[in-house]
Amino acid sequence: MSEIDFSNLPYLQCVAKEAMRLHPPTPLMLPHRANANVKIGGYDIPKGSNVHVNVWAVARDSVVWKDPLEFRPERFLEEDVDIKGHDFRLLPFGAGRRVCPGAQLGINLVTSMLGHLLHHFWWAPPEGIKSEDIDMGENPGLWYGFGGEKEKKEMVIAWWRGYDMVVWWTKEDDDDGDDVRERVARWLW
Ligand code: HEM
Repeated sequence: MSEIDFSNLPYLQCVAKEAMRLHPPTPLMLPHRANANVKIGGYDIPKGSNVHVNVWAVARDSVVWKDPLEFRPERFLEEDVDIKGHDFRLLPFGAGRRVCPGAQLGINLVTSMLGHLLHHFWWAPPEGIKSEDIDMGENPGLWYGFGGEKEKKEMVIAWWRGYDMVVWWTKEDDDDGDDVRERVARWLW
């Protein structure tokens, strides 16, 4: 299988998409710094704030996804949803000016690796273990490296509770990240 076969494997592409919807490698994206006072969704974001968008929570929001916690690749056969920053329901690669420039390569690599693994191996749980007993939960991803201990705690809470955005301030215009004053909260569920 090579890249030219992808167009004949629509379900495989949907599986890669669905995996990135439920398990985006950067669940809170990279931090973005507000360079002016702005208002987003009714919240005042002061200049200098660090903003993280919780794409993990947005992709599990039952307002915009039917049965959001179900792994159902078919949803992308029923509706063609852009994954490269144009549909704000699905943003594993971010959006806008700083969108991931390697998005297409990333998609191709995941699709290709998955296709080869499925094609060349027979997959089954270890003897005596049922597939539903395997813990498929994830640990915090790339964003976990940002900020101090306090931010990490705040962000873990925000991630799991489903805030759609995390905003934190630092005392000075630097990144030592010790002074969390507020986090923006909109409950998604
Ligand atoms: C499945 C694979 C990948 C995922 C999920 C991913 C995700 C992301 C995300 C979420 C961002 C931040 C976007 C934002 O801040 O709005 C980003 C940025 C970036 N990615 Fe990726 N990425 C992947 C693969 C790649 C690959 C293969 C490359 C290079 C070959 C790459 C290069 C970059 C670079 C250079 C940036 C920084 C862009 C900027 O700040 O202007 N990524 N990526």
